[in-house]
This record gives sequence, C-alpha cells and structure tokens, in this order.
Amino acid sequence: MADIESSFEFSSSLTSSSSLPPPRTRIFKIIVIGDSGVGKTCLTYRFCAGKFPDKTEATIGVDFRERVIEIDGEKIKVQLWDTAGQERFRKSMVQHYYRNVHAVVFVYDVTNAASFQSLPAWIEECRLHALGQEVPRILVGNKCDLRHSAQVNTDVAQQFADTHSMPLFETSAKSPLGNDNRQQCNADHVEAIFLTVAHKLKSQKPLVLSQPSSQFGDTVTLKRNEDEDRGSWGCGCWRS
Ligand SMILES: Nc1nc2c(ncn2[C@@H]2O[C@H](COP(=O)(O)OP(=O)(O)OP(=O)(O)O)[C@@H](O)[C@H]2O)c(=O)[nH]1
Ligand SMILES: [Mg+2]
Repeated sequence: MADIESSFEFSSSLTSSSSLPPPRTRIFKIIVIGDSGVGKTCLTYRFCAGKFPDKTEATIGVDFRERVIEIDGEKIKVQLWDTAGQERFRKSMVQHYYRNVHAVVFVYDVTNAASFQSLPAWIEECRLHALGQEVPRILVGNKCDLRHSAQVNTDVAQQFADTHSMPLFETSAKSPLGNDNRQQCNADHVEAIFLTVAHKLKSQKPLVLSQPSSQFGDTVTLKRNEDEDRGSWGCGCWRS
C-alpha cells in the first residue's frame, strides 16, 4: 500500500538559533478529476479566487491553485491540482497527479449524463495508480444552477456515492447573482466542499516525522502512521 505523505513548508525566516518550534504550513494536495467541461477549473478557481472565472479554456496538463486556510489555529495550504479532462491534454502528466495525493475530488456535470457514466473509469484510473482506500474521496455534481436541464438524478448519484464510500455534494461553481437562496446555498457548497476535505485530512491521525529537515531545506516529508484511519467518512451528502 502506498504511504500517504504530507508536506510541511517551513518558514524561510527560521534561523538555527531559534529556540521556538518553526512556524509551518501543512500542505494538502487534492486532485480534482473528471471529464472535460464538467467545471473542474471553475470549481477550483471559485474556491481559491472566490469567484467564477470570466472565461475558461480546456486545461492542458494540470493547473495548480492554492489557498491558505486556518483550522483550529493551524494554517493549512490547500493545494488543488486542476487536471485536464481531455485525454490528449493529460497523457504526459498523469503520473505526476497521483504522487503523494492526500484526497481526490471526482467531478461530474449534473446536466451531462455521460460525465456521470465516466466516473467508474476515473475511479479505475486512481486504482491503477495505486491510490489506496485510505485516501479520502468525494463526489461533486456540478452545474446545479442548470437544474432544469439536469440529466443525473440525485438519488442515483447518491447510490453511486454510497457504493464507493464517498460523500456526495451537488453544487454550482457559478456565482449566485440573484436573491435565490437555494442558489446561494449551492455556491456556498464550493467553499464547504474543500473545507470539509481539509478538515477531514487534518483530523486524520497525527503525522510522524520520517526524515530530518536539511540545513537549508524549506520542506520535509512526513509519513503517516501505518495504522492510520482507513475507514470511509460517512455520508456527507449535501443536496440543494
Ligand atoms: N452554468 C454553469 N456553468 C459552469 C459551471 N461550472 C463550469 N461551467 C462552465 O462549463 C464550462 C467548462 O468549465 P471548465 O471549468 O473549464 O471545465 P473543466 O472541467 O475544467 O474542463 P477541462 O479543463 O477541459 O477538463 C465553461 O464554459 C464554464 O463556464 C457551473 O457551475 N454552472
Ligand atoms: Mg479545466
């Protein structure tokens, strides 16, 4: 089974004479995968930049977005890997996505049944890249603002999520522009989805230092205990 590793970024202002423990930021690497056009770029942009992007183009390879959040007084860097859905744009990068992944977000488009039907293939890809069951996964049905043209029934999606021990979130990356409370709620989910993943990762068992920090290095690698929590994390389904 592959180890889950977590990175810590140490403050560059640290001096060797300091007697205080170094301030540090834990980094959680979360990959976002799913068919082209489901809204991976919009979702990650919304979480990191706080808005729906003016325009997007198909992602080539992978884009990184980061946001530092604070949970229980600890600063955590949520690093989102926004991957390309189009096969021709992802081929060369695929090996890199899956290295030291802390969590996976599977995205489908609620208005596109084919994107939902592709999910088993995305799950299989994770398996082929040795992603263990201990790596938290969540399922996101995006574009709920287009609910009138929805092709994927919530109950069917929930059943799929249950089968694969994932919480399901239905949401919209698009900004709620009107006073529609339900849309507001949907958009707030984008924030909540990634915060939930970060909380889940933070609450997993303590990390153990596995290699000393080099004299000049800013980053050390930490390995989780062997007996880490392997269970699923219950149903966190939030529906609109
Ligand atoms: N109505 C609506 N449109 C959305 C939403 N999210 C994304 N879109 C639109 O869907 C299209 C594709 O969005 P992207 O975020 O680029 O899709 P992607 O999954 O990153 O696609 P690839 O990079 O090709 O894998 C764009 O035209 C977005 O404006 C949403 O929540 N609601
Ligand atoms: Mg994209």
